[in-house]
Amino acid sequence: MSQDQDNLGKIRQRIDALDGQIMELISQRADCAQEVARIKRDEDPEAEFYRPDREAQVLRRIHSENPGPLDAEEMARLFREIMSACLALEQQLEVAYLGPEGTFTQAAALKHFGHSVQTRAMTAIEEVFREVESGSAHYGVVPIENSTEGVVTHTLDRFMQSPLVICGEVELRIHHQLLSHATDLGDIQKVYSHQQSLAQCREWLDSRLSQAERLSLASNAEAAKQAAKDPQSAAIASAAAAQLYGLNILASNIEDSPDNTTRFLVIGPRASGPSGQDKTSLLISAHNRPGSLHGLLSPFAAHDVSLTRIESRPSHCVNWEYVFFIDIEGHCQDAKVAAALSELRAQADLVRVLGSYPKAVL
Ligand SMILES: O=C(O)C(=O)C[C@]1(C(=O)O)C=C[C@@H](O)C=C1
Repeated sequence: MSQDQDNLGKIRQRIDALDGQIMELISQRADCAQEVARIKRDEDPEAEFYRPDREAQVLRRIHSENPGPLDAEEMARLFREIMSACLALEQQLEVAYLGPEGTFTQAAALKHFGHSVQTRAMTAIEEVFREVESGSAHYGVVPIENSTEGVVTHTLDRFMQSPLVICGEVELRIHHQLLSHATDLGDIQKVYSHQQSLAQCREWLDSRLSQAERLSLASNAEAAKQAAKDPQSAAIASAAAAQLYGLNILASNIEDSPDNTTRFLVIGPRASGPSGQDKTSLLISAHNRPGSLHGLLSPFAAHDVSLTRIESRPSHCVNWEYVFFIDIEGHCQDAKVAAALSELRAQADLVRVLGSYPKAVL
């Protein structure tokens, strides 16, 4: 036996021993999670087992203390899965998402909760909200904005009527693939995708597939399903959808912007506690008076609260003329944020906290 062969055998023995220790430690961690569940249940029979604030703190600590050589993101992802499995011992979570299977929203749900939750595909954003409002699913995941195409107005509008709160956010780098049964771009007559994905690949389509008609469908996964039926068509969708619907990847990463990112929200019945690095989303309205927007924003400046986003939407209601969706830094229980909100309440016709939640970690 050569020296290298001998060393290989020894290293593998060490890996086996380490795997045994890791397994033992993960099992001890799972015992702790079961104990936590018992305490939560004793304190409150209706207790919420999923704690987004605590999960964010665990993942942030792993991320910052990672010694290498594994990448910190990679290490945090491993712990994401361990925690997901521990939570599944406490409670089997059902998470509704904007389907069908293979959408980026499903990928976002799994990125956020890990793979030990049960994900359930819904056909529309409206249905995701309804599923969680009725209690059929514990949580829901919906898209809210894309770095290239802007806000998903349907999701924003739905918050105006929903009692649900935002309890988390997920950011996902979006890579679009051109999927088809065809093997030559010249054979493609039609390209199906969600309207936002078509827009995110506009320049690529103009230069490489200018002959093809662009048809928008309800989701990218729906587009992949259509493309699977017609070899003269293609879909813009995820690599996961290629596998799911048995299509070839005819061209990879065709998005025009290399930083193409979509942000998703986790919606649920209960608010998250402060995690130390949080955001708060607000719905605010005021009558149409000169300076009213300035008045709405001044309490944030006065209390040194940063605004990260502001969107205005038609109110769909005769009483309100403006509705603003505003994201700020901090949790509504933080002193600065609480002071800004109480000042704001004195000026605005409506102030609703849509949720305070941990900033995305992964
Ligand atoms: O700390 C808790 O409350 C737990 O239930 C434990 C734990 C974990 O595995 O670390 C599991 C699920 C929660 O969402 C948060 C954390």
